[in-house]
Amino acid sequence: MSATKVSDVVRIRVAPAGDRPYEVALGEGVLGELRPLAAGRTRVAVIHPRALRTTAASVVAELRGDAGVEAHVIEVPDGEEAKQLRVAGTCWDTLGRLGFTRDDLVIGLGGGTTTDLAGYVAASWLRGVDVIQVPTTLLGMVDAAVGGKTGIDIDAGKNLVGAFHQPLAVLCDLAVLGSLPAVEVQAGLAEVVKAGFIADPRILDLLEADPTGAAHLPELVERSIRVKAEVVSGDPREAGRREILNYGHTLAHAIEKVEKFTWRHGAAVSVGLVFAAELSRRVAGLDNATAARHRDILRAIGLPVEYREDRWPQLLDAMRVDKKTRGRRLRFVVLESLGQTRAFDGAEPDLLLAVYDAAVAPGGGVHTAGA
Ligand SMILES: NC(=O)c1ccc[n+]([C@@H]2O[C@H](COP(=O)([O-])OP(=O)(O)OC[C@H]3O[C@@H](n4cnc5c(N)ncnc54)[C@H](O)[C@@H]3O)[C@@H](O)[C@H]2O)c1
Ligand SMILES: O=C(O)C(=O)C[C@@H](O)[C@H](O)[C@H](O)COP(=O)(O)O
Ligand SMILES: [Zn+2]
Repeated sequence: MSATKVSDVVRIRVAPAGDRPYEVALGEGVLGELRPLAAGRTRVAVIHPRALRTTAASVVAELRGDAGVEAHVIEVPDGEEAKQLRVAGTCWDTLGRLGFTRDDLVIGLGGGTTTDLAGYVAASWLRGVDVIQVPTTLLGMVDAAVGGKTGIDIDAGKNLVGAFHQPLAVLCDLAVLGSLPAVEVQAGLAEVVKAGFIADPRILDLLEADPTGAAHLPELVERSIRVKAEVVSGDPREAGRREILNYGHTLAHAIEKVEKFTWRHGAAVSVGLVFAAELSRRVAGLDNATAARHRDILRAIGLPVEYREDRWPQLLDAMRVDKKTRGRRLRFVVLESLGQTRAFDGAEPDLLLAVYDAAVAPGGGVHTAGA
């Protein structure tokens, strides 16, 4: 892991109020920074999915090079299957067997599902041990690994059990994206598009110029991380402004639940963004062109922009347990104009159905494959 040359590393500071600040390091070869960061720990556990088995083995070999560091791998399933209670349970059992103490270190090496799980395992083990996040998907780098939201899914819904637990550091090594399938890059771009609409419209120009993201990838990643770092620093526990990062997610999480977590998060967010744009047009004065721009960019990237009409009752039910809901009032993040968001409170089911029919199920029951 130290063989790759480290060059042009961008360092973005996250300073969550009331918590210790940390850095997100972004560049080719930053995985090599793991060893100095882990030096001095007695035990390190690298939680990783099967797809990262080889990388995890080389990380562990490198860490073992330091006298006194006991480094171990904990392999978890690929994809959303990792975010299950039984998988967290297996991780806790392993930490118990290893005799993990409060000054030992967890490393989350993988996509957003792995970093969400590893973060939650670290947050809950002995009521909190350090975690370093090493995202290996685009989505993990631009969103999931930054900001300290950790958690798992349960049958009742997405991310319903979890904790805020900020990492010690985040290492985004662009070299690892070389093995990422195109469909996973597309999924990550959904969160990049979200960051563009809520805070940094330059992102949208870059994606319109090249919807694959390839031509401007380092800039897109950096801009998205800067959006997240700024928001999380001001409101780490989602007391208010952090909710903007949930733009498009109320419907997205409902789709994920209805699909029994077989859809990619980014694919569901894409449909959710189209829904949120139409809701914004109707209740927040968003202009027609900006609303239509959501669908155009997401479609150009190759992401789904429609979902089946016949699932509306289940979707509405699922949205009721969204974390933004207060009492019986469904709440959404809406866009007034590019980069200008607000909360929309007390949405009536009739309005939501009209928005859904107009924006997301335009073909009248036509099912579009998306996951
Ligand atoms: N905590 C947060 O703030 C936050 C933000 C956004 C999303 N999320 C969560 O992130 C999850 C989605 O993350 P994701 O899109 O990264 O999915 P993922 O973690 O499932 O990764 C996608 C797939 O790519 C594989 N993979 C990972 N890195 C690879 C690499 N370098 N090369 C080849 N294959 C690789 C994984 O094993 C998996 O099969 C969702 O559970 C979502 O809820 C959390
Ligand atoms: O970091 C945040 O805050 C977000 O909302 C980012 C989202 O992209 C992410 O999917 C998050 O996990 C959603 O959180 P939840 O609180 O709605 O479960
Ligand atoms: Zn998300």
